[in-house]
Amino acid sequence: MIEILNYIGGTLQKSLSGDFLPNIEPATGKIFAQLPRSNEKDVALAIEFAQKATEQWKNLGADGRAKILLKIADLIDQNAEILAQAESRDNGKPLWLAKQMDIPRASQNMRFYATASLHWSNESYQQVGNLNYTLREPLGVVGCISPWNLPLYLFTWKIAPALASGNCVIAKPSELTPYTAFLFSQICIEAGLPAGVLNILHGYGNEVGEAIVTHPKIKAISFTGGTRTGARIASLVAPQFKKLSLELGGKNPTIIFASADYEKALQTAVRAAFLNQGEICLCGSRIFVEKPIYEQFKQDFIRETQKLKVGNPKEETTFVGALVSEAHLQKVLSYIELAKQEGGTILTGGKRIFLQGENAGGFFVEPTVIEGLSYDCRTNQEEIFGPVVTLTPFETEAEVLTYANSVQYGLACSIWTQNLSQAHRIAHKIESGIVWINCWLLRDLRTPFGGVKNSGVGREGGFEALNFFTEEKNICLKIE
Ligand SMILES: NC(=O)C1=CN([C@@H]2O[C@H](COP(=O)(O)OP(=O)(O)OC[C@H]3O[C@@H](n4cnc5c(N)ncnc54)[C@H](O)[C@@H]3O)[C@@H](O)[C@H]2O)C=CC1
Ligand SMILES: O=C(O)/C=C/C=C(\O)C(=O)O
Repeated sequence: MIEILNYIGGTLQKSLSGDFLPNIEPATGKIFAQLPRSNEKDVALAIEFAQKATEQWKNLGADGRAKILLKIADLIDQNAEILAQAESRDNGKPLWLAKQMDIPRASQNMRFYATASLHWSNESYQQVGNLNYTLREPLGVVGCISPWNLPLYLFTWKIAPALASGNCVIAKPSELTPYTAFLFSQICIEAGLPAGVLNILHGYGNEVGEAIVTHPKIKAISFTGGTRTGARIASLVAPQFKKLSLELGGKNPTIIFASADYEKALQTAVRAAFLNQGEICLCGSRIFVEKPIYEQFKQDFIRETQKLKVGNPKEETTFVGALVSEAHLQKVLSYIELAKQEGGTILTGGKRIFLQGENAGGFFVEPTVIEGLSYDCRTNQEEIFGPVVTLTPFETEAEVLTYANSVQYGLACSIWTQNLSQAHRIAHKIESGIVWINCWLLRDLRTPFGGVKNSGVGREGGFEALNFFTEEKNICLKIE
């Protein structure tokens, strides 16, 4: 049994209570590790260490911090194979995907923010007779709470800017996928990160998570996860006036016009629907296709979906691995049932898959394509966060905009057309923080990343995240 430990004050340790939680491997349904069930006492201890480390970390300056963060990035690369195996085992995602996407992005996040902080600068405003200039100070101790779908990828996406801008961090990965964050804490020790600068606490969201969020010494919270949890956190921190960044759910439209490069649109729409088992907040789960190509697209989309192998995450040929947990599997299956009750037709998929051998107890679901639903039914409005998509035909730009903008979410959108004016028209009118034209999940880490409506508050990425983790002071000087 693998024993996952907290990382507090530079050392690896059990929870102070000694309580632990089981960690289940989604592809087998079996317990393979245990993690600390931390609570407010562990948070208090971590904050004590973090506070002691703040001056040392701040005084290292951007250069000194960057050296250590770059060492961490190098160590992620050197341990990429072990980290990818751990990520795939913990989350259920295909091993090839963890190798190609999750782990390289984790080191890229660390490297990006280590170097971004060297290029980040203050502002000055000159007028006749006076000069204003700004200073940015780290907040002190901040909290970072990350989800289970892209565990190390999103964990590092938060902690990297927090650390690079000079803060000490109390971080909590999801209790469903704690393994790579634990391996990451070992990497931090090896890289020589000063004790207390980063503290990683494991356990339940409503226990250790809430203790982090509500602790008065924590000056900002950066959270990625479900919209309901985001609302709970917002309600807890508002009376304390903490800075808050929320990256929440999505119900993203993929909009395909008849003029699109058909083959590229088809292949990317399939990938956007089912990559990572559909467990990415950016996945395109509502696919709108212009009427003249709808029937052809539907047949081709079904054919391409049926080619996707659902199976053991260790196999190179697996495209869809296991869902993260039994509870999440049941949630996804319940939405497929709801879609049928709402009058939808299952074009392909729709069922749980029971594999043989070591994967007999795993949480596998067929990639599922549904049509015949109204745009405003629950299946088309609520986030499923699994390998389930709907197909809907449309006739006009106005109609597809009504469909696309009808949801409470507004995170990402993917538009497919060869008509440049049309692409821009739709991009400007869509209620979405991120718009991809003729592509999907093409990332430049310098760009603002986040959603509108119930998809979140604030932006990550680029200098936005460094700004979030600092407080700005304006200094006005009268020049005689
Ligand atoms: N990136 C995204 O957009 C994600 C969306 N989701 C959506 O949310 C649904 C629920 O998934 P969950 O596993 O429950 O995700 P969640 O949003 O509850 O969990 C995300 C993180 O928040 C922590 N957390 C939970 N409650 C908390 C609280 N009260 N205070 C502080 N931290 C807390 C969790 O321990 C975890 O580390 C999913 O079915 C999916 O629809 C889930 C994960 C990621
Ligand atoms: O930053 C990215 O490239 C992707 C981020 C994805 C999420 O925030 C998510 O799936 O929750």
